[in-house]
Amino acid sequence: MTDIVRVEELYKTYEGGVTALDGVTAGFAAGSFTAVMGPSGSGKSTLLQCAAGLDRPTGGRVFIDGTELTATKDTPMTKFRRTRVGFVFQDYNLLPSLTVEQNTVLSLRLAGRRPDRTRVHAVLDRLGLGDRLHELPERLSGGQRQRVAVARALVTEPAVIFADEPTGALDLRSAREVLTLLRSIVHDHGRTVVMVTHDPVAAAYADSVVFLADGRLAGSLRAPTADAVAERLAHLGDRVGGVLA
Ligand SMILES: Nc1ncnc2c1ncn2[C@@H]1O[C@H](COP(=O)(O)OP(=O)(O)OP(=O)(O)O)[C@@H](O)[C@H]1O
Repeated sequence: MTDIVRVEELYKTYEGGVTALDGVTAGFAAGSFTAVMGPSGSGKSTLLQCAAGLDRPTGGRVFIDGTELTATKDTPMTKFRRTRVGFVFQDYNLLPSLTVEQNTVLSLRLAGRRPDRTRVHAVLDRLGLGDRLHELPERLSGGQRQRVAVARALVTEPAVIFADEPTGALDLRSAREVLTLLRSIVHDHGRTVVMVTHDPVAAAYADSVVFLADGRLAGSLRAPTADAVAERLAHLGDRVGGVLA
């Protein structure tokens, strides 16, 4: 399998001198679901932000689907991101004044593309939101809001979807629904998902886990179980816990 996302020798030092990434090289295969785990402060969010082109690394290279983001200027990078990269955040990032349907097509509109309404409705139907098209986010549950965020990430048909703690604000049942959904968009629809999580049970939904510690790669685990992930984390010095654990 080819890597749809590749980071090479990635370094990130923030103002003030904190080194968040200290030479990370990793590849994420097309059609795979990978969890990124590690102790608090180990650089997980920084890795995601740099890999997604939301932030610039201090050194190293980032490739998405053959395009080197680190060699791309800000404006074309923003354009690339809007169509080729999907995002799902812990706090959903929906615009409160826009309906479910309007939120879903926002990235397409920002990219200057006309949404194909039949397709958009099909995606929302598949995510169980077909009867909520004209609802505002405030009328939806957390799980439903996160499903809108997943729909919004899917409709541009991105090369990769990055998810940062997508279940962090959800109750157990909604968290399971969202994780099952992410797994299904990878296994049934061939998408690629990279997800940061603190939760070993959430990580067990992925095909593999990569571990970070002190801004460096600290191993990986294929076909992870929650117990195996928790044990690895314990060795990395994390407090194991989370909504599903
Ligand atoms: N904007 C910033 N400015 C300065 N330092 C930062 C900034 N963002 C992150 N850091 C520091 O970089 C290091 C890595 O942070 P990062 O958020 O990537 O870790 P993380 O593994 O995602 O942590 P957590 O699990 O707590 O969310 C930490 O020491 C953090 O304090």
